[in-house]
Amino acid sequence: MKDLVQEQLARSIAVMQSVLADDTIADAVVRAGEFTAKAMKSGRKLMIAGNGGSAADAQHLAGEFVCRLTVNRPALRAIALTTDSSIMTAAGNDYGYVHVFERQIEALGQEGDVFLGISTSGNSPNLMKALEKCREMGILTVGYTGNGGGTMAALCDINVIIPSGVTMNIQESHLALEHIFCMVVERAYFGPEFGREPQILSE
Ligand SMILES: O=C(CO)[C@@H](O)[C@H](O)[C@H](O)[C@H](O)COP(=O)(O)O
Ligand SMILES: [Zn+2]
Repeated sequence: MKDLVQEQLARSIAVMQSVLADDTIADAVVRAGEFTAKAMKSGRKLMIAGNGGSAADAQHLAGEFVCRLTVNRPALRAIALTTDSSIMTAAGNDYGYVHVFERQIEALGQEGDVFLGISTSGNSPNLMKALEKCREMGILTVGYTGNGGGTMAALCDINVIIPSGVTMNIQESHLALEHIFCMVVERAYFGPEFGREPQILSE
């Protein structure tokens, strides 16, 4: 069993090493973060969605923005579209699961907002619908994907594509880059002293 643990950790690290070596990924995260900070400064917001583990990511990341990541600061406007079970079940039941995010974007989205779609395959149909709606409404689309970007890549203004086809490894790199995206937004929004060092719990 110990070999399983160490082998899987090594695989996760190898994917993260290839993320680190790819400058276009860091550039994409910076572009997404700077745009999001500007959007938030002008009263716009970040909406986030994904399925399964990526739904958990969407909620986790919205929590960082609304509460805090590393330092105390004013709340930042972000919402996960995965959390309202009445909306999710009504939209799923009445219109189909493919529409569960699209419907919420139609309801809550405003021109100039940012939508982050998180998908390891890049092929989830409800995210595709959401991205199409964003395009119609003038909402910037950011895709965190793997698997070469999947079908979502063509509908994303900014693509962060993890160079792997392994769902769990893609998710592990996504989480790191979600935290870093939040740090970029904080720094762009509040200035260079924000988001510099990770929080150390003993301090
Ligand atoms: O967390 C995991 C696997 O690690 C699963 O729950 C996974 O997120 C689900 O199968 C998703 O439905 C996959 O969707 P996607 O990443 O391809 O968009
Ligand atoms: Zn998982």
